[in-house]
Amino acid sequence: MEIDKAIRECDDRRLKTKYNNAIYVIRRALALYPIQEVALSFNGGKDSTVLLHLLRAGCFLHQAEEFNSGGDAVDGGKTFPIRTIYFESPSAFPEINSFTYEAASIYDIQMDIIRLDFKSGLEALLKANPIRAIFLGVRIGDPTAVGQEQFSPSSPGWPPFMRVNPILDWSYRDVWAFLLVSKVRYCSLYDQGYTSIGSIHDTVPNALLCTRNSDSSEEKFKPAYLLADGRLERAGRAKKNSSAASGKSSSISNGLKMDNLNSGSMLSASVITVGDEILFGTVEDKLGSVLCKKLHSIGWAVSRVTVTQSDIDSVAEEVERRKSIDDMVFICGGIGPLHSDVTVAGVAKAFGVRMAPDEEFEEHLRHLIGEKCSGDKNEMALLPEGITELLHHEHLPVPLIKCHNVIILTATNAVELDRQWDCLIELAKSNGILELMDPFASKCFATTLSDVEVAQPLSKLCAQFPDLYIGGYRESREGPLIITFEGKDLSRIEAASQSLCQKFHPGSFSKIE
Ligand SMILES: Cc1cc2nc3c(=O)[nH]c(=O)nc-3n(C[C@H](O)[C@H](O)[C@H](O)COP(=O)(O)O)c2cc1C
Ligand SMILES: Nc1ncnc2c1ncn2[C@@H]1O[C@H](COP(=O)(O)OP(=O)(O)OP(=O)(O)O)[C@@H](O)[C@H]1O
Ligand SMILES: [Mg+2]
Repeated sequence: MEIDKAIRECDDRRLKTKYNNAIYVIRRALALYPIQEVALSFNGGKDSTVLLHLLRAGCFLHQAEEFNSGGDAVDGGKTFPIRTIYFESPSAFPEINSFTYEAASIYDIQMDIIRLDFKSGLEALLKANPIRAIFLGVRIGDPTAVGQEQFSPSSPGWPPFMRVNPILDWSYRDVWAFLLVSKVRYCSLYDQGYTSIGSIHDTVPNALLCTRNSDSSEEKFKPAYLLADGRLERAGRAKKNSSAASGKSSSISNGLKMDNLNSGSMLSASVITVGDEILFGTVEDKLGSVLCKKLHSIGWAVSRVTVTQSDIDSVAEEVERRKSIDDMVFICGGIGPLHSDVTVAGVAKAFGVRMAPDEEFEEHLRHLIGEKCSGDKNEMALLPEGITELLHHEHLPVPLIKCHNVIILTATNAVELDRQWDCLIELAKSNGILELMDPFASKCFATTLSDVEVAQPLSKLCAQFPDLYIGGYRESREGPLIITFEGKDLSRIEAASQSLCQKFHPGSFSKIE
């Protein structure tokens, strides 16, 4: 088998180790799942090209072993025995498309072309075929690799299958060492300066490979394998939906009330707490309500408080949604070195960036925990790459973490939250990381009138005063009904409350101080 031979005969020890590990993962998968229950997800990119050839070698070795132990005959590795899927998209580069088809023809690959989005395509695939495991060319530096291992079940909300990532631990350099040593074909775009390929809308050649002749203004690009620092392989990728990545998108609003209030000087925040123990009912979430009170005290509107499960995808999904709706997102719980401490990784996934060691943060952790914390080993020193701002304050043993408009609070109880909040407010005053708004004014009334009597006049009042929050609640079915008015303009609150009182007999409402 030419791939296996080329790697074994080369003198790159690191590549041999990576190769052997990847082949081990592939052979484990082939031992766990019958060959008709696995698939390869192939898209003509460099990582999936590496994976294709590793699988060709892995299948050959697997089948040879089966043959030696009395199994079916080996066909010499000519036909590729694994069902292969390609999600073809109109926004793929033509070079990627033609290379994918060319590879299918050269290596005799039975390729299913899927023209649906990933989720629906996989649902249809799994319905029609007994697929239980899918090989992917995901590597640790990819944003989508956050939280994945060599064998990772698909995320909640995705059709159920095992994701098998044999080259998860391969670096950019390893990928190119493999492609060059094994002398296989790869997509021509990589010889034109493309180092990682997405769609035609978000990918350009990597500027770090640009060369310009002194006598001409023509731009030329060196081939991808000459990129010196593999960490910059995605430098040719545009930032994914940049408004969302950098904070709230301007067109999305959180319902009518928030729209009206936002037209004035209102900023909205959401609060996310992370913890299975809260969802089991074992522990009560106090931080969420304390944060609501604190945000209200600085004039912010809280649009949502959620509790999510302790898994990366649940956190990522919630953060991704809220960061583009609200001006600021506060997240607490799930921070530390335990397996359930997934908050920071979830934030990284929500922004589509990888986790990378942060030297400055590591230094703080070392002070706090001592030498037990080494940058290599301690996952706590990994932070979302390129988007993390550390918020320092003399009263904080470790800085708070801010990723664009998401602030990660490490408090585990109300007292700690008080301390962190006070530091945050001081920082807000000195460097404006958080805007301090005019506080809310409010008025509260109690009445013994029934809900039915009050309902209609109250909803008319809401229409008349769209700039106010007018609410009603009871503490018990028998007790009084409480009506609340909240807003930024006291005179409007006065006007609204007077208007309500005038609609009923005098004395129907008593003010609560
Ligand atoms: C076969 C396959 C399986 C996938 N499984 C998952 C999954 O379980 N969870 C998930 O969040 N994304 C899954 N994805 C989506 C990828 O994580 C990622 O969004 C996709 O490769 C597109 O990357 P891009 O947005 O950089 O183009 C899957 C994609 C493919 C092709
Ligand atoms: N359109 C697609 N069809 C099938 N599989 C895909 C598709 N897009 C991504 N994948 C799977 O996800 C993996 C990771 O994609 P990614 O874009 O990071 O790598 P790549 O395309 O192989 O290489 P590059 O980083 O150079 O673009 C691929 O190797 C492949 O297994
Ligand atoms: Mg790609």
